[in-house]
Parts: sequence; structure tokens; C-alpha cells
Amino acid sequence: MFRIQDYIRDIKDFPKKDIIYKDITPLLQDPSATREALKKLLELLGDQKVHKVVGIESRGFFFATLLAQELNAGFVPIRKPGKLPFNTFRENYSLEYGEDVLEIHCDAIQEGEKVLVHDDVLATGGTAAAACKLVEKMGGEIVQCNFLMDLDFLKGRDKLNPYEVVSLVTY
Ligand SMILES: O=P(O)(O)OC[C@H]1O[C@H](OP(=O)(O)OP(=O)(O)O)[C@H](O)[C@@H]1O
Ligand SMILES: Nc1ncnc2[nH]cnc12
Repeated sequence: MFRIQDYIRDIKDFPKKDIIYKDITPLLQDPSATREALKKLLELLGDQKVHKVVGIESRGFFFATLLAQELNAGFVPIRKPGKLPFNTFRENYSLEYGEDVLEIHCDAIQEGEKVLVHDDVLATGGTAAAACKLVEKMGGEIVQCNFLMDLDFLKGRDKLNPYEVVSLVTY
């Protein structure tokens, strides 16, 4: 039986002391495990219509592009500041080990589009909440926020209260 946790390894004190970093590169290296994880994310979405899949830099990009292909939806990157070449909207946020800004292209989402937000890890929820704010500012409707894993002790779900939140494994 497929267990995603068998493909996620803990790296102690990365990128800072006292952080146990959840590394998904073992999952990405294994095509059948990647397929299984993708299948499970799609099962959790069900038959909800999606126009755009938003992936959050950088680890959110991997599965967001796969999800977009499977759903016949567009892929939209949300990136760290200064990386997107066209006009952007931006949002400040804080995360488990620092502060940052996220940006999205101003023409990436149209009013009324249904949007799936994907990232690899839900930790404090600051990143995903900022991504959702950007989407909603543009008139997008969040269908679901999905994650490979969530770190329950950091209470990220509390920041995503209005949305449906799913993940493949909870730590
Ligand atoms: O729920 P939060 O506390 O906001 O944290 C979760 C975010 O932290 C990680 O990204 P990171 O900023 O480390 O960037 P990376 O994906 O480029 O490694 C992870 O991929 C999520 O995007
Ligand atoms: N512990 C963690 N491991 C991997 N990504 C993260 N993003 C925020 N916290 C994280």
C-alpha cells in the first residue's frame, strides 16, 4: 500500500536550528510514488470544476503543474518577489522560519474563475493564506487548498478557515 510518509524524509536543523525540515525529494525521485500522490490529491478534490491551479514557489510548483494537466486547467505560479517578469499583485506574509512576500501576475486569474491552491507543506499557514488573498483580490474563487502534508502542531488550518483544506498526511 502507498504511504506518502515513506517518501518524505526529516532533515534536522534545516534551514535553521530546531526546524525539522520535511524533504519531498525522495517522493519526486520515484515516478510511481509521484503518480500515487497525484492520484490521491485528485481523489480528495473529487469532481469539482477547476479553471486554474495555483502553485506556490518553489516546492508547490511540482505537483501544481501535474494537477493542472490532469484537470485540464491552467497553471499559475505564485512567486517570491522580483521573480515574475510582468505586472504583479503582492502580499506580505510570515512563515515558520522567516518573513517574505508573494507575487502573482496581474492577468493570471479572471473574475469568477475557480481556483485550486496547491503547496507541498502547510505549516503556519501564512504562505497559503497570502496566496488565497491574492487569488481572491483578483476575483478568483478558492475551490480547495491541497497539500502533500500538514504540520498540525503549527495550526496552519486556522489561517485557512474559510476554505476546504486537505492533505495526504498530517504530522
Ligand atoms: O505554512 P507556512 O508556515 O507559511 O510554510 C509553508 C511554506 O514553507 C515552505 O516554503 P519555503 O518558503 O521554505 O520555500 P521553498 O518552497 O522555495 O523551499 C513550503 O514549501 C511552503 O510554501
Ligand atoms: N518543517 C518544514 N519542512 C518543510 N517545509 C516547511 N515549510 C515550513 N515549515 C517546513
